[in-house]
Amino acid sequence: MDPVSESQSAPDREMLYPDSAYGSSAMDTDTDDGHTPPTKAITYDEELMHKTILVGDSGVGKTSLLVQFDQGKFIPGSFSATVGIGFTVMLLGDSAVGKTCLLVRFKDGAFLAGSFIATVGIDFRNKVVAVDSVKVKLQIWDTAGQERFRSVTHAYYRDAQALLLLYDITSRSSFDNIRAWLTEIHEYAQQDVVIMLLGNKSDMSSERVIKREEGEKLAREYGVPFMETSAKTGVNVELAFLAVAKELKHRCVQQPNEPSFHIHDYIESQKKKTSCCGFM
Ligand SMILES: Nc1nc2c(ncn2[C@@H]2O[C@H](COP(=O)(O)OP(=O)(O)OP(=O)(O)O)[C@@H](O)[C@H]2O)c(=O)[nH]1
Repeated sequence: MDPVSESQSAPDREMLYPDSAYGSSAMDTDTDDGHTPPTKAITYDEELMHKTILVGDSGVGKTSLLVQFDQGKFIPGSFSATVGIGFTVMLLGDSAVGKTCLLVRFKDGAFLAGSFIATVGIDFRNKVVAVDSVKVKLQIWDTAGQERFRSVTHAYYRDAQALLLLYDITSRSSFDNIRAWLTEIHEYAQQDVVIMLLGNKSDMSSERVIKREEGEKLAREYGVPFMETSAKTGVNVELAFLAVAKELKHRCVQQPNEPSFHIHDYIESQKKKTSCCGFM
């Protein structure tokens, strides 16, 4: 896989500052960038969201404008045409199971150790991966696991083509809640959405309370692929995202004479490969 990374602004900024009609106003209020916070009281409107779409010919600077807005910098001489095939992948699961860490591991190859900062509402990042030499852009939505944000995240389910549903192998309650998450998914998501169950924090073997077999059994019951991951060590993180990207790409672009793709078989074959070679 040859990843080409991009990032985009976090829409939760707009949700936190509902009076901003456009993104620039939201940017001004972002204290991370050293700007002065708004003097008026911030009211949090869970229902409010908006999308801004940049349109224009290839090469006019849409991506650069977005990077400048999001990161406050300009990346000269780095033109790479935005790819035409893209999918939305959403991360779901209880608070603290490791959704943000999984995304950061996949996007930046790093682990967010230390103090835990719960996601507010929803955040998103883009990453382009090569699937069978086709560039596929994954827009990955990182949702807040906390109950109080549920009404915000429900609104996004229907736009997702794939869902990565996480539990923490050291937390019985996060595993027990998977059935409730699957009920919500069936209620709010598209019928043909790709779902994958992930048992995260597989590096924490001494604190494990959910056996791998329990995860496998639950996944079989719901007919979804399963693997254990670790955002800390990186085990199976790329495999999870790549398997989903491959499944979505094959559904969308099937070349003549190309063998059909089966996500379960692909995952099993890749797991065998990595275990026999001792990779990751
Ligand atoms: N050992 C270990 N710790 C992890 C792993 N993934 C996440 N963590 C830790 O678990 C805590 C929660 O991680 P987050 O990624 O913020 O959890 P989250 O699911 O995004 O939580 P919400 O934003 O509240 O929904 C953090 O302290 C992480 O450092 C992992 O694979 N291994």
